[in-house]
Amino acid sequence: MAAARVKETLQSATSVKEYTLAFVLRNNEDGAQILLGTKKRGFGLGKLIGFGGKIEPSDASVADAAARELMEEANIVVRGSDMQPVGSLVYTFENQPQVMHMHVFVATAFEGEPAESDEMRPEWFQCDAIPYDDMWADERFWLPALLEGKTVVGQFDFAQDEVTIVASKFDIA
Ligand SMILES: COc1nc(N)nc2c1ncn2[C@H]1C[C@H](O)[C@@H](COP(=O)(O)OP(=O)(O)OP(=O)(O)O)O1
Repeated sequence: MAAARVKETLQSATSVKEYTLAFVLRNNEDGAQILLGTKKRGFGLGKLIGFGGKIEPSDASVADAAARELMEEANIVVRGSDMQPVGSLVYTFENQPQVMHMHVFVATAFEGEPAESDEMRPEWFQCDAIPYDDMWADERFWLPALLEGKTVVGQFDFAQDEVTIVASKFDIA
């Protein structure tokens, strides 16, 4: 089971960094849409991604950390209580001791109009036309399931190029 692999990786890693990743969904006259952002700086520059980042010691909870990142990166308000936990994913990178542990959320209730920040340029996409080629390589394997209301637990091991997935193990439920 993927959960066992995740547990083993987290327990044996010399360093684990905790992250959030949140996807905001809406329904309008065009159908189901997802909010993604183009990363304007740093890790993942130029990629289309969900919204998130490192969990800070000042965050009251992981869900609050996800809500804070949505405010900072997309200028929208989502209450921590409206953050639905939908996944736990671990990422390793060849020749790097640090492991990323990502807590994945979906939110359907939000306030405000998404607006560009220093870090991200938000944009709505049709859920049936997500440009996976512009996203992290792992997302095509599990995001469609999340959009169907499922959850994901797993691990993706990336090569040094941060593009090639050399191994993966994940369960969708
Ligand atoms: C490595 O593969 C990844 N796959 C996916 N699906 N998403 C990823 C991957 N690597 C990073 N992300 C997402 C997860 C987070 O939401 C962001 C984190 O990126 P970022 O580098 O922006 O985080 P920080 O800038 O360190 O965090 P702060 O915003 O707190 O400064 O990308």
